[in-house]
Amino acid sequence: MIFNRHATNAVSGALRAAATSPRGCSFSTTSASKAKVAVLGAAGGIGQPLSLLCKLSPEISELSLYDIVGTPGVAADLSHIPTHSSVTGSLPSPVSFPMKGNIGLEETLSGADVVVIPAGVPRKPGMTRDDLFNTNAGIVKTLVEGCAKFCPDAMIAIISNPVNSTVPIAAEVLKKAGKYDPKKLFGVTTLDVCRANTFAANSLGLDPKDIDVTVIGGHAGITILPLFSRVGGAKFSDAELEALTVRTRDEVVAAKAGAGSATLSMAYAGYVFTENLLRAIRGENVVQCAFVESSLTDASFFASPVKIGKNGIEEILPLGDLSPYEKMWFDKMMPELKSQIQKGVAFANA
Ligand SMILES: NC(=O)C1=CN([C@@H]2O[C@H](COP(=O)(O)OP(=O)(O)OC[C@H]3O[C@@H](n4cnc5c(N)ncnc54)[C@H](O)[C@@H]3O)[C@@H](O)[C@H]2O)C=CC1
Ligand SMILES: O=C([O-])CC(=O)C(=O)O
Repeated sequence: MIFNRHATNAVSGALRAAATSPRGCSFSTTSASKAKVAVLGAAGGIGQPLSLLCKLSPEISELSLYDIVGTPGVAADLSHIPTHSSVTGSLPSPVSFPMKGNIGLEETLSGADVVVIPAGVPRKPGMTRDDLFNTNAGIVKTLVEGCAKFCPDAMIAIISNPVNSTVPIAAEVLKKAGKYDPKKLFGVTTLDVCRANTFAANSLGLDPKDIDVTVIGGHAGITILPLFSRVGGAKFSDAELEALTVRTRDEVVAAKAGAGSATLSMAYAGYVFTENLLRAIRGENVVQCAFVESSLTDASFFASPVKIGKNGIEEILPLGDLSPYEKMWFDKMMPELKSQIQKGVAFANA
């Protein structure tokens, strides 16, 4: 069974749990699963709300938070929420929550089923995602070295930008350590799908849950290519199509005017992605878009719908036909995407 295609429309477990909360302050834990999720960069703008959603999730029994600042406090705070999962917060220095000596990156990662990485700096207006490379490349490299050492079998979901380069960096780091499994490494592009669904639904006067837009390519500027031509029954004018496509690529950084980039919607998208990975690990077949090693095009990594099972990616689904408008953007995007991938590979091997 194909579960939950692209899967951003479904009410996720955490939100379902909240919606079905009994009176008082406890969420229902009847369907509680046993899984450990580690969030690296957990004290940040994305990390905190993402960790909150994870704490609410019936899919997660152990939540381990890591950052260079703040995680003992974030973990203490979350630990007061009466759901079934335990929470730990760790720093590189010897302070942690619970206060019994720093558990460090090793214990944060040991036994993790899924590692989600939103560590790194966000954009300010006028910057491209690629402008974050110099700072974030090294952060992702170090954290993925930790994954290779302490949780080589975990699924790794990378949020840190520029995703088009940080995912190839992660792949090279894992290869060097002899731990690379391309089926288990993902760049998170779910926010692009969330946006495309929301904007298309608004434009058509529909409920976003009834829309399911495939977004392909990568996660930066013109490499983000939503396939609005596949929205059943929709006839967008050329101007509408252009406006929807451009809006899906970039809006929040300018609106936040220097205070960072998307955090709350990204936490939602990151949580949906994580929950789908956990469902896949539990044995459900999940299809969702992700930026993964791929042979669909001549770029070595590409975002497209992938079918995920217990052991990671089972199938990268065929792209199908593109409309002339989409083909135009596809051709424009490919050199940029390939060069951003190559930049990541070169960095990791320098
Ligand atoms: N893939 C996507 O769709 C999206 C990606 N992003 C990216 O996510 C990243 C994080 O964004 P925000 O949470 O807004 O930034 P933020 O600055 O609020 O939080 C980042 C966190 O990472 C931590 N950090 C830095 N170095 C670290 C290290 N070596 N180990 C562990 N933690 C470390 C910081 O202390 C901070 O708490 C940015 O690169 C941003 O561009 C943002 C939105 C969407
Ligand atoms: O725009 C940014 O820099 C953050 C991001 O990747 C997004 O919101 O899609």
